[in-house]
Amino acid sequence: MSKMDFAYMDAGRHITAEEYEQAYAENRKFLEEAYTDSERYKDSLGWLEPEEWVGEEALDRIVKKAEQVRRDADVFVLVGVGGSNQAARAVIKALQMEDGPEILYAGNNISAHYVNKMLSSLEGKSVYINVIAKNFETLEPGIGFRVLRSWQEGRYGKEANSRIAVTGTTGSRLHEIARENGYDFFVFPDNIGGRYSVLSDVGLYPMAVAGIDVRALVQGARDMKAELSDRESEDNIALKYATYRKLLLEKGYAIEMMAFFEPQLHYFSKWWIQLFAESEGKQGKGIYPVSVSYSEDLHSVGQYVQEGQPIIFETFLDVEKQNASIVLEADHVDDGFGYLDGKDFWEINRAAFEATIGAHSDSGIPCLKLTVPEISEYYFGQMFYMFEFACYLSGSILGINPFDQPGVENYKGYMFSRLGK
Ligand SMILES: O=P(O)(O)OC[C@H]1O[C@H](O)[C@H](O)[C@@H](O)[C@@H]1O
Repeated sequence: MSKMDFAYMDAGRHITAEEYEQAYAENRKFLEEAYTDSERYKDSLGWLEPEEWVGEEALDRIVKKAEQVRRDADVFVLVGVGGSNQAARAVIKALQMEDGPEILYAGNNISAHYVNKMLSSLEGKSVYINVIAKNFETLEPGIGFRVLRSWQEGRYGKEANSRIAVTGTTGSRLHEIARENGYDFFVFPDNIGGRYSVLSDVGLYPMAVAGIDVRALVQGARDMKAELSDRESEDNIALKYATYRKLLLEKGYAIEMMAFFEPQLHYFSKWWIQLFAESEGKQGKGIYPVSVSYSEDLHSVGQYVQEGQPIIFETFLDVEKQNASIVLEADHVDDGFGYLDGKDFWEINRAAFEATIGAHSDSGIPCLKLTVPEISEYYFGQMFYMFEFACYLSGSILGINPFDQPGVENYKGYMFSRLGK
């Protein structure tokens, strides 16, 4: 049984125990269906069994290639957008390894200013790149790759080829380009959409280059899968989360705010936002996901959360293990903060966490709390799998397909025609 759990914090104010139990019991059928109905979304369920794309052989290849790049690179540029870069960026930014190459991001915007700055920061450094794209029509990574490829060729000539790795679907144009030029090729699974792709070459290769322990991450996901697929369990954490969310939506809480007190979780929350927004936001349905970095945002949107329209519920990420320490020493200046002398920032941040969740639930905001033992590879693996599975269940509960994104395709059509495609 995982040490992660969701708790509902406001003692039946919005959802009574009976209501929850009844909804949970009704939703159990979706759990059954999720692991048995392999036909319904057969082109999108490649992530459901992590072993399909990250068995030992795939992991060995990832780690081996990454070690080679780590030995020689000063900078590694991850070129990709959306589901193709969010998960790797979430973990890399959160765990920030001291050694190894600096990781930069490209192909996730079309800003000339950003691209210029990024290119000039490469001067004089040993540079490797990894472009990741599923359909290779998305404009940002497409043109980002072209610019970086030509920068590499200008700088290294023929040797550039050994500094470029491509992650695309087998048989795609990107695959051909890799073959024609002798780039390393990693597989973007055909049966996994970007936002569900972390447990494949897509998420794991860049993480491994950054020095992340990808085996521990995959183990976390495997253990979470074993737990969630136990259909006898009375307390399935993904179904619990999906059930609370749906009940809150029915009561008018259409916005879910992921709240965290460790800024290192910022990019993880962005991954989570993409997962739920693209999966659920269709047919006029779904919860709108946003995130806040507390305590900073308590001084801005905190006001709205407390007293604005009652349409927001909060999902707090509670990290149990202390990951750093800095003690506030007593000072010769009487600055009015003497009541904090000798306290650790960690302890003060904990107090802020408890106080916020207390204040918010007392003033009637529905609060969920996800407790995570620590911020580590293993628990990122657990969270990735748990949220993906919960999102899949939520799709069934809402009656929408959680694996397509027709709205995004629609805007792309407008953009392509404006640009003369
Ligand atoms: O990997 P790509 O095909 O370039 O896709 C990158 C991203 O772009 C799209 O616009 C989709 O809405 C996302 O779901 C996807 O992750």
